[in-house]
Amino acid sequence: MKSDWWSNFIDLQSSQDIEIKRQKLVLYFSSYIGGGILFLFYLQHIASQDSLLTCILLASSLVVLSNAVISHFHPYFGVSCYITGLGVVGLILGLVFTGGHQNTALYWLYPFPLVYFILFDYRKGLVANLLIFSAILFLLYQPDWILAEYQPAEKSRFIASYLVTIFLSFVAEYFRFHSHQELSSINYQRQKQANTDPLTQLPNRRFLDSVFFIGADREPKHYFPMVVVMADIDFFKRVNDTYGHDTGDHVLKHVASLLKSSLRGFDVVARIGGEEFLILLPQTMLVDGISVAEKIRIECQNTPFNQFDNLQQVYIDLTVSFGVAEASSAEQLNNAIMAADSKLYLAKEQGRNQVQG
Ligand SMILES: Nc1nc2c(ncn2[C@@H]2O[C@H](COP(=O)(O)OP(=O)(O)OP(=O)(O)O)[C@@H](O)[C@H]2O)c(=O)[nH]1
Repeated sequence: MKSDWWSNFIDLQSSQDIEIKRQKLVLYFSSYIGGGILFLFYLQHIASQDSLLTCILLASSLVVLSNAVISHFHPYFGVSCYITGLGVVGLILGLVFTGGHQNTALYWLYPFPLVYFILFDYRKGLVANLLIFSAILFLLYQPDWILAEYQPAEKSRFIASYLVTIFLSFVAEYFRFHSHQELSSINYQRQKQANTDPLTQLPNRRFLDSVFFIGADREPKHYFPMVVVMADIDFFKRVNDTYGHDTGDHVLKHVASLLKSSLRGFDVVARIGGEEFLILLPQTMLVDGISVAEKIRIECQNTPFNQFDNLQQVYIDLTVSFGVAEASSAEQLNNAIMAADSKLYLAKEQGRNQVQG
């Protein structure tokens, strides 16, 4: 998915979290069930003569089960997948080598291609499966190297059906992965749409309430001290009255793009009312916020609206008034917004086209 300004705020992470949660649940479920079955086979074989097979069953069941238990407590889930993957390789090669119980080892290998697609993504899963498949092929066609004896027909049918199993598991995982990606992308676009003002394409009030303020509350050290700037176009009603509502809309877009182009990537400018904008400058002190507002004020004053509108060239000198305040914590945000609003009111009262902080 392409990352843009919105990806600083809209939670791309959540779809990755869902994917990791799915992987974890599958790992736990298959490890406990698979490891349990291996352990039962081990118990069944304790009395048998085949001590190598008994050791392989015990070792692989212990690796798979203990790794699943440990993975609940340590944060590196990827490492658990690799350890389980290695445990399963040992089991596969051990089974092929010994022939398993009554030479039935090959029948027990069919679930494993899917295990690798579950533990890793479809690319790594495919690589792991092809490597393991090559190792199995090698063992099957080096009869002097292994204890088991397999009939030629048994080997060739196993190879064909095992390849089909790898292929079908790959196809299923490939399409599951891509449909998950598409759903995440649709979800991201919808969130973006719901949080955008359709006229100016700036974030809207909903974005502030449901995304930005929640983020600031959750991770205050990335946001505070934060400067809050209220900005309001001066005498905007006159623009509408003189040139019409459509031109007024174009002027709003013009001012929105001026405000946006003056800010850093992590700053936010949202349209919160008709011709009123809220600018949020994370990790900024009041004195710097006032300078930023002053810079934007001069930029707006020096960049008149000058466009061809309604079959005529429209030229409008514009000014914007600003009220600035600082919040040092999430609890102070509302008060800072109210303070910035009062300062804006003061700027309007004292003649407009100025910054009050
Ligand atoms: N074109 C357009 N006008 C809007 C939109 N939303 C609000 N307005 C207009 O914005 C104008 C705001 O006017 P006022 O609140 O009186 O403020 P002002 O004329 O800018 O005067 P001061 O703020 O005191 O400098 C009103 O005429 C609204 O109709 C919009 O989406 N498009």
